[in-house]
Amino acid sequence: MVRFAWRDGAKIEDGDEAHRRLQYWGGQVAEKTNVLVSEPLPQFLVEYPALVQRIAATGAFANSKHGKPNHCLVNEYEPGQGIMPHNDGSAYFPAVATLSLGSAILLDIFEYQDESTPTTPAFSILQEPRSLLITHGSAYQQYLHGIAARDLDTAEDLNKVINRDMLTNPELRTALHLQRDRRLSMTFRDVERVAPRLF
Ligand SMILES: O=C(O)CCC(=O)C(=O)O
Ligand SMILES: [Fe+2]
Repeated sequence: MVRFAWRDGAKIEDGDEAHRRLQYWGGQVAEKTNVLVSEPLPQFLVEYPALVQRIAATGAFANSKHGKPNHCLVNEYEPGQGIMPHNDGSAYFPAVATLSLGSAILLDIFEYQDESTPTTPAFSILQEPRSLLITHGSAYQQYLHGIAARDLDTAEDLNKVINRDMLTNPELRTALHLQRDRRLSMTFRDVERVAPRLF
């Protein structure tokens, strides 16, 4: 059995005090050069249940350099933890496939503002457990995304959800509030520039 160490969540920006824990598989993206110092993906991502191939089969990465994700970042959110509004930067092909596990959570989508970090989402996506969210094209490039650092989403927060009709859990479809629990997200991306690990 292979064990993976949790790492402290990197700050996306000053003020992002979330201290999420994270793991990454497939290697580490060098901060300055955006090059992936690659490591083989673990078996369970490529053999069974072969998440990488199944995500590739959606077509989301058909035009990316490798035609499929070569990197997976896992974020852990305890109730009260979130991630500041951000974009995912230029290291990646502009598509991300996010598998949600554990608690349901709201991904808030923001329009860009000059300078300041936006606080009011344009809309939100309710990510239910075991769902796959694919963000690409203009949704990836022209908006910021974030998760509010709170342990309860109110009716007002839920009013901004645009995908209630798509949810499979009827309770979530009609929920008036959302009490958060621990959540894990697995975010799959294709890092276009790759260097093999030398040692
Ligand atoms: O946990 C999520 O759904 C979002 C994670 C995210 O935005 C990121 O890792 O860049
Ligand atoms: Fe992100």
